[in-house]
Amino acid sequence: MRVVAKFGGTSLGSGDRIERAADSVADAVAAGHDIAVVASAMGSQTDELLDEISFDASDEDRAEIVSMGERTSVRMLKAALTSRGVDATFLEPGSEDWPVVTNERGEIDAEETQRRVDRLAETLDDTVPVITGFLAEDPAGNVTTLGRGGSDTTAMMLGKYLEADEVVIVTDVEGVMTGDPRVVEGARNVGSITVDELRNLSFRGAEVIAPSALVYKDESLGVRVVHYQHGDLLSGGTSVEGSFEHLIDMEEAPLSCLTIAGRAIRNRPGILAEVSETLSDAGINIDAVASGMDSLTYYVETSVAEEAEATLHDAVVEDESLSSVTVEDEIAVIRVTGGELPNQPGVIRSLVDPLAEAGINIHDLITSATSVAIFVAWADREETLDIVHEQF
Ligand SMILES: Nc1ncnc2c1ncn2[C@@H]1O[C@H](COP(=O)(O)OP(=O)(O)O)[C@@H](O)[C@H]1O
Ligand SMILES: N[C@@H](CC(=O)OP(=O)(O)O)C(=O)O
Repeated sequence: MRVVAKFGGTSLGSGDRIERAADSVADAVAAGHDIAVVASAMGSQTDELLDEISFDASDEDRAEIVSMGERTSVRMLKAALTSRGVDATFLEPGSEDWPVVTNERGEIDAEETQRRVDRLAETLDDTVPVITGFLAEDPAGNVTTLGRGGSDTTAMMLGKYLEADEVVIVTDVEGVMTGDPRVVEGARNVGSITVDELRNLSFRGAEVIAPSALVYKDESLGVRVVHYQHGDLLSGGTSVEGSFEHLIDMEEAPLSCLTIAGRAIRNRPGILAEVSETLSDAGINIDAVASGMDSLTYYVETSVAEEAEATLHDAVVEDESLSSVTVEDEIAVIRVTGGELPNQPGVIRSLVDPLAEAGINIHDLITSATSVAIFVAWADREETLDIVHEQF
């Protein structure tokens, strides 16, 4: 197998842990696998270096300083591998065979990087390259960084460009867990998770794999997360399934919008559960839900709207805090799910400004960690779809 193994800061946090990392790589090499290693800075060295820059430093100087974390760890890991009789070499920006390059805009230069990675691929049979994560080289040869958590991006990108069988992310948790094991008790490994699910989690705190790295996940690239104490690179942990897709999706069927009003119901514990349960008891699927101080809004398929209205009316009659229910038909929803969508300040504006210019009224706009759902009148759906396509 061809494997990219990425060791996060926590998995390289001490000499002991570096020894463990080297053991696991040496075992995989001895079993006949081709391994490329991506290393982060040891422990929280990146934060420590950044904290010490108390002076006014240029971007170039900051990148040079912060790069010392990864530059140190590749030397440590390379030396630990050499001491185990493994033929290893370290690569950092400036090395002759350095693979990761950016263009003038600071984005990955996919073509040039692929060309260099192809050269790297030819050496994998004989040598284990230990590559600094997080760092890149710009066209002028300066060091640049790929943003915090950028080692995951380095690993996933190399995995894709090397056509690796698997990228293994070695970290301080057993894998993706049912909750943050540092916070909740009894968290257990989920075993497998889709890339879409993981993106929602990693944008909102569970940064087991940095969200921007997941854009490189395609169907043929295996991705697994393992604990650094696990020891075996080639088994266990959580596997990430499926492929990342940048989607603009319009629901085929028209939706109806049901609004329930009630005085200050947002302050009433349990109201959302109570009203939603009446719909679930009637077997009605909720497409989307939004809440305000005095209202709850449910979107359901128009084919079940009449039944939903009757159900919600029963709830209104039974509950004194609710005053009335009303329905609006002929609604369309267009959903945008994008790679870096949540990380782009102004992304909502880039969607709503052109819609306003076209005179399209937005009925509702509901965002999640990784997507934006735009609700408009059914008659406006084609024009909305065209405008959204123009933006992405
Ligand atoms: N649901 C979850 N499953 C696993 N880890 C989680 C979850 N939610 C939050 N985390 C946290 O994510 C952290 C892993 O990310 P990170 O500290 O960036 O690792 P590394 O330094 O190895 O890159 C874990 O230490 C854990 O506390
Ligand atoms: N060292 C860099 C890059 C990185 O990915 O680190 P880690 O894998 O430890 O999250 C950072 O702290 O941002």
